[in-house]
Order: sequence, then C-alpha cells, then structure tokens
Amino acid sequence: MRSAKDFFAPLAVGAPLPVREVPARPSRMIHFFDPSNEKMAAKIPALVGTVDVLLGNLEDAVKADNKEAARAGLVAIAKATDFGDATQLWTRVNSLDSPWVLDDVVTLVTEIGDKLDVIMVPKVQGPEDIHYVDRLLAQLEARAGLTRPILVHAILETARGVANVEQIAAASPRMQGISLGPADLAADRRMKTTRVGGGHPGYLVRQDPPVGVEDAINADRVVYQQDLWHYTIARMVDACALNGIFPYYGPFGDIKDVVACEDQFRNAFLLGCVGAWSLHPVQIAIAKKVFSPSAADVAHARRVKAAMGDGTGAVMLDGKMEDDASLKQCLVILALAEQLSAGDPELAALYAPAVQGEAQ
Ligand SMILES: CC(=O)SCCNC(=O)CCNC(=O)[C@H](O)C(C)(C)COP(=O)(O)OP(=O)(O)OC[C@H]1O[C@@H](n2cnc3c(N)ncnc32)[C@H](O)[C@@H]1OP(=O)(O)O
Ligand SMILES: O=CC(=O)O
Ligand SMILES: [Mg+2]
Repeated sequence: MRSAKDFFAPLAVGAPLPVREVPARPSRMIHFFDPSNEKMAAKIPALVGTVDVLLGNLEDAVKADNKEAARAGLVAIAKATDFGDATQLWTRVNSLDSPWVLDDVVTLVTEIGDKLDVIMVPKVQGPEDIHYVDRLLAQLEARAGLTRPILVHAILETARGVANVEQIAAASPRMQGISLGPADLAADRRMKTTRVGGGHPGYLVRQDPPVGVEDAINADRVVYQQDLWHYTIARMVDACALNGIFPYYGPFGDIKDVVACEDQFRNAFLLGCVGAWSLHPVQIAIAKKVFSPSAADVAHARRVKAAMGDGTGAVMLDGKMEDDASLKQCLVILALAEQLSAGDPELAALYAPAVQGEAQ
C-alpha cells in the first residue's frame, strides 16, 4: 500500500499532479453512444450543451467487429467537437482482460487525452485493477505532455468488486466515481434475472393472510415489489461518500418504460447517487428531472434554513421538528440547486428566488 504522503505524487516522471478534490461538475446523465454507429455519432454534436456527460462506449453493446471503428470514431468525434464547459467527454474502455483495452487506453490518451475527462473501467474486481490503470495513465499522460490528469470511474458489476468496493473507491486520487452495473452484476452473482437494471415482479413481499377468512392463504393480499439493487447501491454510496467520490445508478434497459426508469433513478437519487446512465435520448430528460432537486424541495430547504437561524437548536416547522441534522440535509439540497442553477438558466428560474450563497 502507498503511504499517504506518496498518494498525491505523480506515478510517472512528467505526469500531471493528481487532483486533491474530485471536480464536482454536474453529471446527472452519462449519455452513452456507440462511436461506430454512424447514425448515433451524427447526433453527438447536437447533444453538446444539453447533457452533462457524453460517453463514447467501446465495451459491451459494441460488436466485436466494430471495436476498432468505435475507437477511431471516438477519436474523430473528440477532435472535431468543442464540448464547452457544460458537457464532459468520458469513455468506457473494454475490460482489462480483453484484447482491445491496451490499444483503447494508449490511443485515446495519446490522441485525445486533452479532451477526455474520465475513463470508465468496466468489471473492476479490486484496487489492483485501479492501480494498473493509474500507473498506465500516468505514463501515457507524461508522454502526451498532458497537464491535467484523466480521472477514473469504476463499474461495480462483479461479486468480487462489490466485496472490495471500499478499497476500489480509495485506490487512487484519480477515482472520480462508481456506477452500479446491474446487468453484469446479476450474471456474475448468478441471479436469476434476464434484464438490464430495474426491479423484478417475482422479487416481492406479500401481506400476511387475512385473519378469520376462509381459504386465507389464497385470499387477495397486497404484494410489494422490492428493489433488487438496494443493498449494492447503499454500499456503493457509503464507499463513495467515505472517499469523496461520486456514486451513480447505471443502465435501465427497458427504454419504453419511462415511468419505471424514473422510479429507479429516483430511488438512487434519494439514496445519494448523483446521476445515472442514459442509453437512449428519451432517458436524458428523465435523468435531468430526477437528479435535479425539485422546486418544492429547494423551497422547503430554504424555509428550514431561515427558521434555523444560527443553525443550532430545534424548531417546529409545519408540525415537524427541525434541528442541526435536518438543516444539514437541506444544505445538501441547496448546494446542489446552487451548483446546477449556475449553468442552467431554466433551473435558476425554477429555483428562484436566487439560491446564490444559500449553502454557505
Ligand atoms: C449493460 C450495459 O453495458 S448498458 C451500456 C451499453 N449499451 C448502450 O450503450 C446502448 C446505447 N443505446 C443503443 O444502442 C440504442 O439506443 C438502442 C439499441 C437501445 C435503441 O436503438 P434504436 O432501436 O435505434 O432506437 P430508436 O429507433 O428509438 O432511436 C431513435 C433515434 O435515436 C438515435 N439514438 C438511439 N440511441 C441513441 C444514443 N444512445 N445516442 C444518440 N442517438 C441515439 C437512433 O440512432 C435513432 O436515430 P434516427 O432517428 O436518425 O433513426
Ligand atoms: O455495464 C453495465 C451493466 O449493467 O453490466
Ligand atoms: Mg456491464
């Protein structure tokens, strides 16, 4: 293990200094596209400024025959596009045991390292995977003369990865965040599902049999569908919070079911996630809506803050007790509203009166 003193030293001579704080840029939707798909790629310039993150995907969902075209396509798109301040460029490289990943990383850092904000690494098993990528990136950054380190995002999609999530989150100052990868995780755990994210009608809790009713076992009883992902998301959120990095829900594959997608994203938001993946343009607006606090929550947070005066003690507001701890939650909402308003006049208007300075 590296000593704390060494942690912020570059891992290669000439590589940029590691960051001490992960930049907290909005990343409500990580919008996936396949750079080898000409129709999809043609839509990317118009998405700049409308999504927080554009992610050129090179891994699963890109056909094996198209892996090189996807890599080359991403290089071409990145070179031709000005992403501005509002949109980050990320990539998801192939898995570390694949025949493509070395060329993915070498090519992307060398050709477009100055444009890439984050590299998403799939199927991370433990901190050793992050250490490998960390050193390789430092070497390539030094050779490319980059002045800003590229950050790393891990996908949590193996049982071993989940068991090691705290060490993964702490493995490098490059760690930007972690996404839940429910599809691969389900397969790796040998769960008996056949879908990409979301719930399952068979995973439920049933109300007790009614008392004093004939054939009570077969009587109508309320069933509550449970969340397959609650444990993993909660663990991931804690690991990220502990290490000052950001947690995300991953993919929701039922593109047509925009209602369940919104529910699943909101569960993740309420548990502490800052964003989710959008696989199709229709999911962009869902993520934006869910991962931006509601106007009602912002207004309520503002009232609690005003009622709490110097921030200590207890007060009653609308019949509920508020104190230092509920104020802290309200400040989280206000800080997020302030951050998002800064780059989005529509949200700024929604949250009016101006939220400037409220989180201080
Ligand atoms: C488990 C995991 O690893 S999840 C992550 C990996 N998966 C992905 O990245 C999937 C990315 N998304 C996709 O491949 C596609 O959206 C699909 C396959 C889900 C659906 O694609 P389609 O059947 O073409 O959807 P649809 O017909 O509704 O598309 C409408 C338009 O939006 C475009 N479009 C679809 N997805 C995207 C996207 N992610 N980004 C930009 N444009 C897109 C289509 O090209 C199409 O364009 P057109 O109007 O010019 O014909
Ligand atoms: O890569 C994502 C997943 O769910 O698997
Ligand atoms: Mg996966």
